[in-house]
Amino acid sequence: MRLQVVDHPLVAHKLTTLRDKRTDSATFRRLADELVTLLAYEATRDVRTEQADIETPVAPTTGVKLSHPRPLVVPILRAGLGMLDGMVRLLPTAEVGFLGMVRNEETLEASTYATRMPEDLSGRQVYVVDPMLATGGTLVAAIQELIKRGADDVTAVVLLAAPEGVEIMERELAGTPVTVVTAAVDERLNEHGYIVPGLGDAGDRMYGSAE
Ligand SMILES: O=P(O)(O)OC[C@H]1O[C@H](OP(=O)(O)OP(=O)(O)O)[C@H](O)[C@@H]1O
Ligand SMILES: O=c1cc[nH]c(=O)[nH]1
Ligand SMILES: [Mg+2]
Repeated sequence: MRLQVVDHPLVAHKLTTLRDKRTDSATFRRLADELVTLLAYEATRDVRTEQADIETPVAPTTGVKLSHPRPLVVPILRAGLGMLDGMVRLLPTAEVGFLGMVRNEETLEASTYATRMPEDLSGRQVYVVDPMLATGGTLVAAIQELIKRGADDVTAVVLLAAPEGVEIMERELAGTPVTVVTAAVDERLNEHGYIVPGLGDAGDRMYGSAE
């Protein structure tokens, strides 16, 4: 597994406002959208392209376009939905699959409540989006499912990661073609499995408490 922390002043600035507990839901959603666009720029550096012959108004020339098969973007519901638009804005040809997953707040175990993705992902580049990599349980299970379906290149785009989650990913996904792109790796997890300093519950901050 490869880890890439995007070190950029615009990313750091937006992340600081996102973390701030006074930031309201509408602003939080806008910042998450802006941040994923900046992270996606780095995350798609190896997106597959093919040669494209075109004519400008002046002369014929050769450029590139995104290859087939199309990349797949998979937001992990709920909070990952807030990163979907920003991702597909940069990858306009992408197909979108959905994974609904929730972490049990007592046991911290992730479970899947909805899956809508192609059965066969062989030869596909897949971009999973979820704002938080905490214990890593959610992302490891999501990526194992993608690899089981044949995905041969998976990039997870997260806003924040905990060192504990990164370590689990490295252990559980050793030897797999996985990259994690994040705006920051924070200090640690607290006793409730929340990232410190983090930003709280990303899903609740975007959409309100689901209770
Ligand atoms: O790394 P982990 O310890 O597994 O935790 C991370 C997961 O927790 C959050 O989702 P949550 O379960 O709160 O669901 P939600 O998006 O519906 O709020 C977050 O969006 C991740 O999916
Ligand atoms: O800090 C955390 C950890 C898991 N899920 C969140 O939304 N926030
Ligand atoms: Mg949540």
